[in-house]
Amino acid sequence: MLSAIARSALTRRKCVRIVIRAMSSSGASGSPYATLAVTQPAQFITHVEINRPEKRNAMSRAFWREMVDVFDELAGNPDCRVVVVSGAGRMFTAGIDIADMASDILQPEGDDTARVSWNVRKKIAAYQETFSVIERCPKPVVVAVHGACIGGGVDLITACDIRLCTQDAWFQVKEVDIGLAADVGTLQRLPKVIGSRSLVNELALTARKMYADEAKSSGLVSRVFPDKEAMMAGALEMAEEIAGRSPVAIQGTKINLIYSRDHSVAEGLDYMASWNMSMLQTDDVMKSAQASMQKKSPKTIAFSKL
Ligand SMILES: CCC/C=C/C=C/C(=O)SCCNC(=O)CCNC(=O)[C@H](O)C(C)(C)COP(=O)(O)OP(=O)(O)OC[C@H]1O[C@@H](n2cnc3c(N)ncnc32)[C@H](O)[C@@H]1OP(=O)(O)O
Repeated sequence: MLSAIARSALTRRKCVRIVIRAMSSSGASGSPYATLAVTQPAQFITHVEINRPEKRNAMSRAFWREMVDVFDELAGNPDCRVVVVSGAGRMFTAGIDIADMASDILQPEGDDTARVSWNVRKKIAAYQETFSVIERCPKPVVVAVHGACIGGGVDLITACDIRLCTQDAWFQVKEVDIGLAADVGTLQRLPKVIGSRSLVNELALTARKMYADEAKSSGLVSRVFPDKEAMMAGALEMAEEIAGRSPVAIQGTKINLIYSRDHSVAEGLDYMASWNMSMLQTDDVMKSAQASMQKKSPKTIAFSKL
């Protein structure tokens, strides 16, 4: 029998799915979320736009919850094969909503130090979940950054699979400027993204801005576009390339890349063998190999939903 908690999580996920379907079929640009606009610009592609432009997409409490709802739903939604994340308005994001944070994490409840600490820990874990759901989502996530990407923005993008930016983009690990050590992913993921430990340390300890050219040369982003329009077109084109390939191959690739990032080569190979002992039995291999022999694009194949 399902517990009440499991039932309510299932109901929430169902509601999110209905909302995303309704928005996709109506082509509506409005969103039932307070902080996100979720649309389907093309088949199998979901666009999640951070949508609080008047507050420079600062991450309010609603944002931290809504991202979890949306990504939990997309993880299991067979009509989504790839996600594009971007920001509305003048910049990608100004990071955590400082006003909201003051009334949440800085006013912890509890009868004594142990209980206060326990509650703070739970809150931090919940904040961390907002970006860990992106990494756990088996669908690749392409993030497109324009203008500023500050604080929590860097935590967010390091949990994504492919990072693109505009020439005017800048990145700032700003947490030390507001008196805290970054605690929702940057310190854990950025060193795995950027090769130079020294550069990571410099960015995190000085909070200096890093501009697009350095972001490219350091490996934080893989492509720089002249402006937002060109970047969004590039992001969608890339998403179409991914969405057109076998979802078994694509999701297996993402999951195994992340697994091997966090394990030894031997452990990664072992995991891969166990993974593919079942996944190689997919019809997608035969269909894809045939198309390749006939010099056809995999995009011409109708893969079963996954
Ligand atoms: C457990 C916690 C885990 C998470 C930790 C995360 C930490 C972080 O994210 S640290 C970084 C925090 N962010 C900042 O310090 C950035 C502060 N904002 C700015 O420096 C500037 O606003 C910015 C350069 C982003 C944009 O400047 P611009 O001139 O374009 O706009 P403004 O006039 O300054 O702002 C427009 C309105 O947006 C509001 N706003 C901007 N940033 C935030 C923010 N981070 N939190 C809340 N509100 C923000 C700003 O107040 C303006 O609102 P209004 O006055 O109502 O028009």
